[in-house]
Amino acid sequence: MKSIIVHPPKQPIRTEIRLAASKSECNRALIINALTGFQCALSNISEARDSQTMQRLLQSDDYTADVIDAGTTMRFLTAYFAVTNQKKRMTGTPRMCERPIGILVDALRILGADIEYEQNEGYPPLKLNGFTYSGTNELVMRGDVSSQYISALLLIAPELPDGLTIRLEGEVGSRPYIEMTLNQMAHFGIEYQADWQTNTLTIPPYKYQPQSYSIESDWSGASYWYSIVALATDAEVELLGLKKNSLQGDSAIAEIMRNLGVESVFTEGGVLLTKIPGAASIGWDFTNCPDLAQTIAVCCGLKDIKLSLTGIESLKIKETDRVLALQNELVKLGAELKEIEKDHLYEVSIIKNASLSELPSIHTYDDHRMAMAFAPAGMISPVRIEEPGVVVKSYPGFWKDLARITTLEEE
Ligand SMILES: O=C(O)C1=C[C@@H](OP(=O)(O)O)[C@@H](O)[C@H](O)C1
Ligand SMILES: C=C(OP(=O)(O)O)C(=O)O
Repeated sequence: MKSIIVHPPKQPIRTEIRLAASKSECNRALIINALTGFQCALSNISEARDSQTMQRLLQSDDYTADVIDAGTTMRFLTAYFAVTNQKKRMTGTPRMCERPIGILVDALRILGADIEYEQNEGYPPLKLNGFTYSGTNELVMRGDVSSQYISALLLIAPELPDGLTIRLEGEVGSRPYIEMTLNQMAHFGIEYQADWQTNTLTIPPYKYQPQSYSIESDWSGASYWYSIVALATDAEVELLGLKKNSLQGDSAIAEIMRNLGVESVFTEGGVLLTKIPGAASIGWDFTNCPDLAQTIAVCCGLKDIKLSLTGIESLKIKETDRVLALQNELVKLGAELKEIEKDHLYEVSIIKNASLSELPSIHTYDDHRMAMAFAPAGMISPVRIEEPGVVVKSYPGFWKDLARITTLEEE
């Protein structure tokens, strides 16, 4: 399928959506399960391609592990294969080979991993040639590039003979993802220490205890439904499978969306979204929830809510340069994302007297979140989303779920 046109709904939206499981929680649980010798009973395993790829590669004896475009799969498996002394070649899509991994490789080398870069220093493809413990159990590393390097090391830390203490330098980004890692490790018996005053994390040597674990639905995926409710004229949606006390930092969507006109009420099965009046402008720091930035930028642009964004530097090294992608595509909807202070403060606002196409066509840059963040624009007027298949990375059932509330035209 080349593209999908999302048409505005003809009726008020009243629906229940059983959200897909979180790929982030799932990929952590899959690594821990592997470290117990596959003895845990995991339920609600994510259908996201990132998690399916993780599962397949953990079971495979092939030398080459191709993670496709899955960041966590690349980073977590690199640490897992290195420390469990498995000789592997790690690779992925051309974009994956442009996403930095040097900070993680440097840390693993200090611990005793023999790792070679096949092409460019600091980037996949990598060759993992084995592991001889160096005797070091303390690391100092940057915490301001990607939390995935830190989660990758934490997950394997109990396997090291002396455990591991990591001190993070710089402003720690995506901290809720690090806390998600630690919380999941605690579920399997690890008694960690996290001192967020000094950004020091300590993991004792320990054998993960096999346990059952049920993966929560995905709050990042929920954000697109919040945006749908914010933009539709009449909508009430219950999202099933979400918890109030979630491990996922993207549950911040409930708080952000109150400003954009969506109220969240927790129910027995999940959360009920209803419409309320929104604010005229908001400011948000996305350091802790970078994956929500695209959803909020598009929604504010369409609702004429002036948005100030900080903490979006890491968007440049994700599935695509998401800052650039947003800049290119928001103009098609009559809004713009401007850099106000270099690499720090950005603003989304509407372009006055913009001449718009009747059917804007949104390019998705091999990025699932570009497709899903722009699809809610169809609640107002038709929008074409190019390469809609990109959603498989995190939310394969997205279009099927969307078809329950409105007309989708495949091209
Ligand atoms: O650990 C995780 O599951 C993730 C961490 C975040 O990445 P960064 O730490 O690189 O921001 C997030 O953007 C990604 O989608 C998933
Ligand atoms: C950044 C993302 O994923 P990853 O880094 O795991 O590829 C994402 O899902 O938005």
